[in-house]
Amino acid sequence: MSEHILDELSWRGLIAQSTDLDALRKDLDAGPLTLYGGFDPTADSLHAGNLVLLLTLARFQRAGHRPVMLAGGATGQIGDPRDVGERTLVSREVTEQRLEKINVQLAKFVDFDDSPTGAILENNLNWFDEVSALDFLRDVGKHFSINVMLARETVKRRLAADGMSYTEFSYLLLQSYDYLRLHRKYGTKLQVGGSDQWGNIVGGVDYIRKVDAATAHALTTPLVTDSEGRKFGKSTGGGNLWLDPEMTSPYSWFQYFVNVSDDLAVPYLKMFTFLSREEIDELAQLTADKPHLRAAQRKLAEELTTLVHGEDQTRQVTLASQALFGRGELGELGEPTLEAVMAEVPTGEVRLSGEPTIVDLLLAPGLVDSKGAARRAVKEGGAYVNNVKIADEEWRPSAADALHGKWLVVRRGKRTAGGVRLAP
Ligand SMILES: N[C@@H](Cc1ccc(O)cc1)C(=O)O
Repeated sequence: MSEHILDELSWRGLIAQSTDLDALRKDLDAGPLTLYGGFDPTADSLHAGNLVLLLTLARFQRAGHRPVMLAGGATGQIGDPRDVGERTLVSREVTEQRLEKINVQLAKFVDFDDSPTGAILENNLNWFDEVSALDFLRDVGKHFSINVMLARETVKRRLAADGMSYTEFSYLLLQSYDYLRLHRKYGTKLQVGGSDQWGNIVGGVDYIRKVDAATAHALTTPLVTDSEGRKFGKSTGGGNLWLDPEMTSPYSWFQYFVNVSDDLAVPYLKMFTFLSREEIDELAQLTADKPHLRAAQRKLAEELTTLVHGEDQTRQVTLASQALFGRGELGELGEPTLEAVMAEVPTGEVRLSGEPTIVDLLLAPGLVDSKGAARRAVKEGGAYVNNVKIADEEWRPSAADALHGKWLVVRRGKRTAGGVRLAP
């Protein structure tokens, strides 16, 4: 028999807070249980930070339960309060446009079949468009205590800083009402979300108990951070890693995961892949014995790229990344792939007529910050052009070196690669 979903989530490090787990286990065992997770359209695309929830919902489905993917057509127009800063209101049209794109992404992670575990796509506009302000204040508002709401961390922080509008203050009620509506419509008994959602989720649990005298559960996943303690899934520049390939290229996506530190590779494999315990244990052992192989990182990057962008893209980006870092043939990269890769790494230009040397090539894309540093890199054996080590400071490229008549791939050390356009 396969492992219980709650035990699986626990060894994967995916449980932060919960209401009574034994009670939830009983309801799951009587399953299929309907659960939900909500996604607000705060941008044109979901991002890596949404992966934990997306995958957790998918894990429940694989374990024989029914996930409801709730798109926040209404809540997205209000905005879940952040720790700092009131959000700017977004028009209804923009929210709708965003939702169209996000719905497609949500649908990728779960199966929509007619079985009792087939996923459901919902939108909370379906009820918020109907309920009047008066009814809302009477039927929902009356069950929420301002005293309790004021004691919430985010609210306290905002009150101490820039304050908060009534609009954002009401968000808790909206999400709580969603849970009630989904409970009534589909018998939804569990809401999952990130640990920052705990208050919003138990708000719904309490509300359902008060008005329907029924038990519903709450489960949160931990906030995932990277090695610098930043929220997981932020690029080095601090921007989000988007699921949309037009916004974050599959190459950058892959590169982010292939570069995670050794101590995070295995925890990430547990949280972000469907690999079994045995497969992950094996990779953990390999990482402990031979960290330089970066086997865990590579598997992580491959799995996540395939999950989000498909196998074909994974093949292309692995090829490109291997070629760029000297473990494959650069000559085998087609022009489109090479161009796509060059769009993702630092690049610069040199003119052949200026008789550039390796020092200029390292400087042009900013792989070093000075001529001195460039010379040092050459001396230390850390300078490469098209994967060939260059040991002579006076080495000069020729037109024939340019890949597809245009690019030199320049690398400093093992990890820093860039491109130099060779102009006449
Ligand atoms: N508040 C959630 C999104 C959400 C919206 C509506 C819900 O009913 C549930 C969750 C977030 O900010 O991530």
